[in-house]
Formats: sequence, structure tokens, C-alpha cells
Amino acid sequence: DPVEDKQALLDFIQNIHLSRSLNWNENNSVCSSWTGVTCNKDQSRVISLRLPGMALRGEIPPNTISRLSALQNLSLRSNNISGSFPSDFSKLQNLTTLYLQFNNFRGPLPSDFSVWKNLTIIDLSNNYFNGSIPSSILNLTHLTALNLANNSLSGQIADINIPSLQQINLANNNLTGVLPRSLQRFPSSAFVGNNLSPENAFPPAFPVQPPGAQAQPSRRKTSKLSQSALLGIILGACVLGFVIVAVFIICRYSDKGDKDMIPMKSQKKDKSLNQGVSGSHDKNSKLVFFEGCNLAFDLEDLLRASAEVLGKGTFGTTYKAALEDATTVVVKRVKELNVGKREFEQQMEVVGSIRHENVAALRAYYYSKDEKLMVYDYYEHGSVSAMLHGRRGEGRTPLDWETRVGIVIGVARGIAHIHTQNGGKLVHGDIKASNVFLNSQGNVCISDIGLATLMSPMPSPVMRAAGYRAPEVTDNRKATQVSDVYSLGVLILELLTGKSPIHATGGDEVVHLVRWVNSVVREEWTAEVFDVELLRFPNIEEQMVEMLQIGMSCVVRMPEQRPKMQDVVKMVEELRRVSTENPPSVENKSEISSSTATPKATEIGSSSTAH
Ligand SMILES: Nc1ncnc2c1ncn2[C@@H]1O[C@H](COP(=O)(O)OP(=O)(O)OP(=O)(O)O)[C@@H](O)[C@H]1O
Repeated sequence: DPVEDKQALLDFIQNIHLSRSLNWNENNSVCSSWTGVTCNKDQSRVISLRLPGMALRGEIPPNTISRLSALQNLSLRSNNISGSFPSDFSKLQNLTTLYLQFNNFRGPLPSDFSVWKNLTIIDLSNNYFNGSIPSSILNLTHLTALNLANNSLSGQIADINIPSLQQINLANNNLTGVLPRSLQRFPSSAFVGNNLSPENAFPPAFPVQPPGAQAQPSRRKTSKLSQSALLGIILGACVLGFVIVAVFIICRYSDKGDKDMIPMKSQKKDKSLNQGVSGSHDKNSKLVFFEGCNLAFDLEDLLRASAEVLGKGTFGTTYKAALEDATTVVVKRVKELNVGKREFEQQMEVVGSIRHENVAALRAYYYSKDEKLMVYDYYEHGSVSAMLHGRRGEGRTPLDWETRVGIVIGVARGIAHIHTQNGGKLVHGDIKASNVFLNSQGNVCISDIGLATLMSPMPSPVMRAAGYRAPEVTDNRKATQVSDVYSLGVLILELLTGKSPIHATGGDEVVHLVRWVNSVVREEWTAEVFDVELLRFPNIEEQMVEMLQIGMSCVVRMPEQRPKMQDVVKMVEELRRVSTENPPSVENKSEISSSTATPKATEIGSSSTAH
């Protein structure tokens, strides 16, 4: 154990008011058992101290934390710590992240930031810091995120020209002057609630404030409001001006709020996850992480993360959560579970152990009586459903043919792998375009494995799930590997036609994609089925028709006539291999029109079983 670091921590905790119990027992190993403390590999030094929301009160006792000279991460956020910024923190020269937000610090910011050369993230927001922003911040050449919002900082904003800086928030201070050019690349919401001159890049965001209605940090609004109410009696017109300004600022927040990744109390849209999920958490339940996952946070961090609802699906609500270390994850809050803790955990262990480039890794899960959470990577490019159906019309880049073929191969490979898991019994159960993503390396990933089979039966499946569901599956828990093949077939048809599995036509009529494709092909109007966006890519007609054949073989009504997933992989791989080996020559290019149904198209019509 690092004896000196241990003593420094004991001195700290014995000299600050702590209302919660902490398991920092002198006789236990500081590295392996003390909550919130992490040591380096050889356990010779403490490198991380994280005590968020521990109800710490009072000033940080001098010469305690500052003795942890190897410290890299310090988080004391969301406590009641008061006093000025501890001057002896200048000894913590290895710090990379510093989180002191949501405390009661006051007085000036440290004047010399240059002592922390390795700092990447600073969050001092929601305190009572005043004075100006020291220009020494400029020396932090590795800084990626700076949050000083909701303080009482004044003076001009220094020209913080740090190329690595990705996020900044200086909102709700008393800053003046013109916004420096180097900061104009950030959203205007990062600077609202100051007194910046209107002639800069975001004039509407910096209105000239009426007397007495200066923007203040949000949590001090109550007292300021009563002042402005008094003033309002005298200056009614000014109050009216204030209301207009406030409405304007709120509008701007709701436009830009979701761009900000640093948690901010004042943002309406970026609520913490805690506000979304139930407050009662079982003390014995923990976030369970899977091997190979390099995420480091606990449930508390997750619940405090600023969260944005991505959508409400069949199984619950999905959130995008931005953690304080700038990691973004997706949290699925599962509802309507039909199984007990053991069965849920067993399934999570099976799913969480899958590592395949085409399978979205389940990073962690949480189970308590009231709350079931699943943690995934966040895929910033969005789902295939959004890529295919989102923002049709002008200015859109259509999904090209190679990408669509790649999506089919990726999903088929991923599902074929899933089908070999759990003794060859694992089923996906919910293959659809909104569960398929492209990750940052451009790999196709299929998500939501095995969830459907854990859920309560849905008597009438929601429309978007229904379109992918094989006709023999009446209960989602009874999905099979063969019904997965059917769902993949629907996805293939969706990629070929650009149409959703169940969609409305101009009138009230609802069209079932599989039936529609079958009927069009039967009438030998095959070319009509293809997505108009594909028509601009030359020489792919043959491949499209072949892919159509594969898709239709997957959606035949009789389950035993469908190919195995591994066969689908082979067929689509073969299609791509032949097309890359023999690219169709430009001279052979044939126009696709409704009058040129190919012989292959006629074959499809006669061999498929109409649905
Ligand atoms: N890991 C992720 N990264 C980015 N977006 C995601 C991620 N997981 C889900 N989403 C998106 O969030 C939204 C909600 O997802 P969710 O899975 O809750 O519902 P769904 O896929 O629409 O329906 P269902 O619950 O029936 O599968 C969808 O638009 C989905 O594409």
C-alpha cells in the first residue's frame, strides 16, 4: 500500500465534514478496498480519487489531497465544499481531469493554470467563482473540455485558442466584451447569460439587458428574481424586456442544448439520467461490466450523466448519456420484463460475452427490482433505418449500393455468429433497420440481441416490429433462428426498395412490404421494386435482382424452406465476390425501366411462395 498517500487521504477525511459513511478503514488496503480510490499498477501510488455526491461539507483541509502528487483524476463534484480554490492543488502536477462542479467554491480561479500541463478536462461549473478567466488557461495545450458555466466570472473572455478544445461552456456568468474569434466555432448556447457586446458573431444571444436584470447563475435566480420584481414595479417596461430576453434565451437552449456534452443543470433538454430512471436503487445491485470493456464509471456516475432520450422502443426508453469524462454511452432502460433476476442475468452473460465485429457489444447491465439497464456504445452515425428513411429529398446523400450490400453481409455474419452461441440456441428475435448501426470503423453492428425473448408477450406487436416478424411467430418470446432469417429477408427487401416494412401509400392503405414485393415480382414488373435512389448507380441491375432473389428466399412463408443464416452469408458474399471480380462494363449498362424485366426476375416470380 502507498503508506504516505493513505495517510494523506486519512488526514483529508478526518478534517472535512462527511455525513455519509465511507469504508476508508486504516486496516484495509487503500488500493483494493477504499471506495473512490484507484492506485497505479504496482499499487505504489494513488492515481485517482473520486468522491462525487458524498455529502462532503466545509473547506478542503490544506496539505491533504495535495500530497497525492501522482494523482491524475480528481472528482469531488456534487458536494457542499466551500472556500476558495485550494492553492496547494498546484502541487498536483499530474492531473488530467478535474471535476469540482456543483459545490460552493468562491473567490477567484487559480491564477496559474500552467502548472497542470496534462489537464484535459476541467469542470468548475455551478460554483460561486468570481474574477476573470486567467489567460494562463491558454497553456493547457491538451485541454478538450472546459466548463465554467454558472459562476460569477467577469471581465473579457480571453482568446482561448486551444486547438484540442472540443467543448466549452461559459454560460451564465458576468462576462463582457466581444467573443474572441477562436471561440466563435462553438455553439452560441455556450456563452448565453453574459453581457457580451452585441456586435459579435451571435448578436441575438447577447441582448442588451434592462437595468437590474443582469443574467445570473441559474441557482441564484430566486434572490435575483425578487430584486427584479421590486424593480419591475418601478420599471414595468424593463420587466417586459426581461421576459422577452428570457423567452429568447430559452428558445436558443432548446435549439442547441443537445449539442453540449458537459452536464449542465440549466439545460432543459439534457436532463440527468437520474431524472429519467426511478430513484429507488437497490444498494446490493451494481453495474456489471463485461470483460474487455474499458469504461470506468459506476451507477451513480451513470445516473448523473446528462442524458437525452433517443427514442422509446418496444422494450423501453433508450438514452444517450454523456459521462463527465466525455465518454458517451447508450443506456437502455428495459421495461415489461417477463423473466426473473436469474434468467435475465444468465441471458446478459451470454450476450455480454459475444465479441464479433458485426455485433454491438453489450458493455454492462444493471438489475434491481425496479430498474433494468443495459449499456452499449453510442453509434454517432445513427441507425440504418435513419440512413435509409431519414431526410429524404434534396441535399441528402443516398446510401450507395456497396454500402447496402455491406450492411446485408455484416448483419448476416453477425447473426450467423449469434446463432452459434449458447450451445447454438441463441436467437436475436428483433432484427430490424433501427437495430443496425455503422460504427466508427465503418463496421456494421447489430444490436439488441436476445432482448425480445425476455419480454412479456405483446398481443399486437407495434407496427415497426410487426413488419419484420415471421408469420409463424405470434409470441415474441418464441422467435427462432428461422424467424431471424425471415426478419433479415425483410431488411434485405427494405434496403432494395427503400421502403419501410409496413408503410402507408398516398391514401389510407397500409402496405406490407413482403406482400407488395411478391405481387410486383409475380406481375413481372421486377424493376419497379427497386429504390429510385439506386437507379443513379450504374451497372448494378443484375446484382440487385440477385439480392432480391436472396431476400425473397428468406421471407417464404414455410419456415423449413428458408435458408440457414450461414447460407445467406455465403450467397451474399458470393454476389459481392462475383461483382468485384467482373465489374459490369459501362457498354453493357442497361437502363432499368418497368418494361425490361429480366429473365432472372421472371424466375423469382415463379419460384417464390407468395406471402
Ligand atoms: N447504441 C446506439 N447508438 C445510437 N443510437 C441508438 C443506439 N441504440 C438505439 N439507438 C437509437 O435509439 C432509438 C431508440 O431505440 P430503441 O431500441 O429503444 O427503439 P427501436 O429500435 O426504435 O425499437 P425497439 O425497442 O422495438 O427495438 C432508435 O432510433 C435507435 O436507432
